[in-house]
Amino acid sequence: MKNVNKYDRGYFMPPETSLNWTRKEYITEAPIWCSVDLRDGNQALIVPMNLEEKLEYFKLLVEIGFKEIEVGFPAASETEFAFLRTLIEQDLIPDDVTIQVLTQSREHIIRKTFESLKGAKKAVVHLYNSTSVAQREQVFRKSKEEIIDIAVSGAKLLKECAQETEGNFQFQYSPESFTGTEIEFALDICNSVLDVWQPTAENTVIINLPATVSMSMPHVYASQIEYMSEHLNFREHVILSVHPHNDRGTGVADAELGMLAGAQRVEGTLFGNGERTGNVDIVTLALNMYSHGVDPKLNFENIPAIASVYERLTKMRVGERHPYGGELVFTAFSGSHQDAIAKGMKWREEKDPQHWSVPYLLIDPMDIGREYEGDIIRINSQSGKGGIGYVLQLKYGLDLPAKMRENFGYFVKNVSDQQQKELMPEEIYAIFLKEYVNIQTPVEFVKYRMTDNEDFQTIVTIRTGNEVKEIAGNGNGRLDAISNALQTELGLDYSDLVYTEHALEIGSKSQAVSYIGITASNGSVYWGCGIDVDIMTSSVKALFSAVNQFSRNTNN
Ligand SMILES: CC(=O)SCCNC(=O)CCNC(=O)[C@H](O)C(C)(C)COP(=O)(O)OP(=O)(O)OC[C@H]1O[C@@H](n2cnc3c(N)ncnc32)[C@H](O)[C@@H]1OP(=O)(O)O
Ligand SMILES: CC(C)C(=O)C(=O)O
Repeated sequence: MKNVNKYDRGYFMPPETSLNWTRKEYITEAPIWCSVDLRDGNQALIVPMNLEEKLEYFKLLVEIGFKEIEVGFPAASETEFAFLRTLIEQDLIPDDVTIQVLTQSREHIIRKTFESLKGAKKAVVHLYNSTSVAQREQVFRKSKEEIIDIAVSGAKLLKECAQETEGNFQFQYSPESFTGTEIEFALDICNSVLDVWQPTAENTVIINLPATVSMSMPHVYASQIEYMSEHLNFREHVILSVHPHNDRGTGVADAELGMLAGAQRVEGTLFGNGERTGNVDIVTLALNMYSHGVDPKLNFENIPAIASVYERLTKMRVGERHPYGGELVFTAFSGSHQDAIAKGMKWREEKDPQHWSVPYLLIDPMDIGREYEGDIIRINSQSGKGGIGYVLQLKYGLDLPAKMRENFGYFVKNVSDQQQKELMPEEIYAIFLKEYVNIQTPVEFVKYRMTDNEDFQTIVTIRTGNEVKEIAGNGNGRLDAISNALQTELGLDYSDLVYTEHALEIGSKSQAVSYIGITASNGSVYWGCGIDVDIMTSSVKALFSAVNQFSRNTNN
């Protein structure tokens, strides 16, 4: 990269902190979640949501369980203003939900914001101004003192407007572009605002420290949060909040380490929609917590339904690899992963159904509305016998013997490889039926009967082409006798009859399924499967299937 010298690290490491966060292992309780989908998310859409869409999205957020929702920037547009008015006038805000509105620190915008809040029982009014070196120098062209003035005058006006407006208002301040701000200056400006607002136990204030643009590695952000947490005035009456963006792809890590470092509140969006690379994804944060056995206090039990509403309203897509929500995030195509998952699922069912430790799957997909069938194991040319057998078992109830799975695995792999495509369960089943089940050529099984004759216990009726005839055999059991009759008739030589069977529930009818493997004198193994309502008939059909496979192979 020839232009590397263009870039400096534009963040500021705090002088010293306790680094207590480095000794914490995981987040032990859910933070206060604040959804900013309808503000930061909405302002980043190609076409921001209309009134009806915002109302539907708001309903979704309430259903998920958000108790704080930033509903917009009411001074920004008619739609934003009308949305807030609709929420208030139509009494659509549940009592346990607090709405939040954003305002710049400019008089006419603050006044318009309070106008939009008339009649609201309670709300968080969120004031911001930008504080970074770049913004001070390039955008505002103001000194540090002048930037503090902007914040303080806004803070005073908020206090004044709140006194003039009926309702219960909590204040929030964000030093926008915090991550590019000298940490002592960020502290200074936040403390100046706090001095105006004088938070108390009854009137707490939210200080929100945004990674407006994420500039550093997450441990630097965590140290900045810890520094602020340890030095802010009125700390016990301040709710410390983080608002990470995802420019470096570390939004989730920033939020998680930020929480370890003292943040009690997180602002973010569903699936990480938001400016540029997005805001931090609250779905991922919450379910990461869930994967550690901590209740995130948000209901993501039906992620597919949430994703579908999200995609329709925002016109954004949840990518296939998006944690938890993506179409492929619980899917294994590769053989060894599939094998481990299939074994892990079986182990869990038999040994520890209460807990989840299935290899390769961080959480149980069923917990968030995903399905085992079609979600966990999908088949292509990278797949193996374990996964292919799992699909047959899960979808069609067929529990193939291990060696037969292996044999079938090669068939399926080859089909997928040659056709260069994923195979759906019905296609896999069709291959299984074609290759193994009730194979009737060259020799068709018609019926059998047992006799009292000492020389042959069994007489089998077979059809070859148009010819129907009876053949007789003896053996140490019925199946063995039929097998011997067939060997003689067809001039085949095989040994090692491997046999298993199980019941098969298909629809309301219960059938028996049998699997038989025979080993030819050259070591080749041929497999057959028989399905019939009668268990003995199913095993005879399985035998005919295997023998026919052998016979076809010998004659080719
Ligand atoms: C990081 C974030 O996401 S912050 C939220 C950003 N979201 C949005 O901007 C979406 C909604 N915004 C809007 O609709 C418009 O920007 C409005 C209605 C708020 C304001 O519109 P306008 O006044 O026409 O334009 P604009 O936002 O460009 O104003 C820029 C002026 O505001 C000043 N300004 C910008 N932010 C702030 C702030 N937080 N506090 C005080 N002044 C500010 C700028 O310095 C500039 O001043 P200048 O006129 O002296 O040059
Ligand atoms: C207004 C602030 C919190 C913001 O959206 C940001 O800095 O990203």
